[in-house]
Amino acid sequence: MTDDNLLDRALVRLEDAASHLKIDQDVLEKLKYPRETTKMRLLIRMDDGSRKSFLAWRCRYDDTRGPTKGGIRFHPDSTIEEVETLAFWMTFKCAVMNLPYGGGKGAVRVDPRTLSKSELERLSRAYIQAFANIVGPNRDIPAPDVYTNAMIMGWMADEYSQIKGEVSPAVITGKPIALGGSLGRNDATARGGYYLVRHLAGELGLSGSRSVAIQGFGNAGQYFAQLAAADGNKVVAVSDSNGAIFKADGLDVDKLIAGKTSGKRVADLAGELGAQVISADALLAVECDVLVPAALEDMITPDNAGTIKAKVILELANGPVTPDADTILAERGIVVLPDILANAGGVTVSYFEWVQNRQGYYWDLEEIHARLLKMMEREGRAVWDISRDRGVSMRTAAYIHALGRLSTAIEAHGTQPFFAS
Ligand SMILES: NC(=O)C1=CN([C@@H]2O[C@H](COP(=O)(O)OP(=O)(O)OC[C@H]3O[C@@H](n4cnc5c(N)ncnc54)[C@H](O)[C@@H]3O)[C@@H](O)[C@H]2O)C=CC1
Ligand SMILES: O=C(O)CCC(=O)C(=O)O
Repeated sequence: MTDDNLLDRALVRLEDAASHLKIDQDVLEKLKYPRETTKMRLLIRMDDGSRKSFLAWRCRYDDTRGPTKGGIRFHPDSTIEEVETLAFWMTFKCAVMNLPYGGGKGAVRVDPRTLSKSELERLSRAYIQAFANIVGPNRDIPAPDVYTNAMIMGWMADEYSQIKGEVSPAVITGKPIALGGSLGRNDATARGGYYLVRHLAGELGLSGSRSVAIQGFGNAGQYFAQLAAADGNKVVAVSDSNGAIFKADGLDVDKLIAGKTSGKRVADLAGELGAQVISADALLAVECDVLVPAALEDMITPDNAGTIKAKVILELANGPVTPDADTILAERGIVVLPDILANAGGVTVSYFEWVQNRQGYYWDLEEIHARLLKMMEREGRAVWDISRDRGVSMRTAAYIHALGRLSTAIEAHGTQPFFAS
């Protein structure tokens, strides 16, 4: 995930999509570079009285279609390249789903697992103090990502409201329900991906009950396991950053989640679940119908793409498959449901949260699920149709779909566009 060429490699997908459309060069020129990336140093007081500083960024990649939107990641390996690439993907993800947003992303280079709860709160509040003039309900709206969660979003929204002197819940999504969060945001990333696979199951050759392997067992991975198991599918393998386990006749997902919630690692649970500990590479190569990368970027590369046995890869993570690996998978007939569509359930329910915060009226869970289902099926079907009609991969089709919308919006702004300064 520290590869300096991550954004260059992401841009390969833009160029590929552009080659299928009549796109003005001005449009590509605008989308090739991030609009602004701000770097700050956050200095916080540690519990022992010392001070420690952490690098932090917020990138607003493109705001043509609306305020920039995207999560904040706390990770020890975060880099500016990663943040800008994630913000590029957000720009296309919001366009695929036709959300009225541009793309943004943020990060702090920190391992939050080494901080106490009060240190984590000070760091989260320091992030908003530093970026208070960058974020805003009509400007740039953060949300959770890797190693951040509703509690952190709650502290951040609270800090922003204190700075502005008014309650501003719409500045951040993925908040606790008590602070204006939306029902259904917790499992939205997984649920959106699940709705997509279920909707296209016939076309993907996935009939009846399916077997699933999941890389990464956090927000996206755990909820996906739960949804898949509840529908009668077998979760045969899962991993976290410390190891992987496998059980051919299916893992007990409830026990797995209870064990993880109690602080254990996936591999620690092998014994009580009757599972076998396997290597990270072996997880990718297990016999299954659907492989779900739900961890980090660049996990499926030319080194391991040839070993994958799944029929379908559902990218709940952002950027888990490199462009070279994509080529190998396509040659092997493995369909990749791309991140900018497959994991868009999270930002879609974030959009619902923002709408509810602004209207001051909150929907019930059935309403959230119905709206998410409709949008995943509508945009998933549109991408499928482009893929079939043009004979391109689902990834290229998703980029074509998004680029069409971005291009129309860029042109609609005219020659002297208003872009918030
Ligand atoms: N949380 C959200 O709403 C959304 C998340 N995503 C993406 O989904 C992915 C996962 O995010 P979350 O579930 O939110 O993060 P999380 O912090 O809740 O969980 C991350 C999981 O990945 C595991 N992990 C880290 N390195 C690993 C490795 N090398 N091998 C296997 N597992 C590893 C961690 O142990 C943890 O279980 C990221 O790519 C994120 O950008 C995408 C859309 C929305
Ligand atoms: O919920 C959001 O606004 C953004 C989630 C996110 O960071 C992502 O989709 O990668």
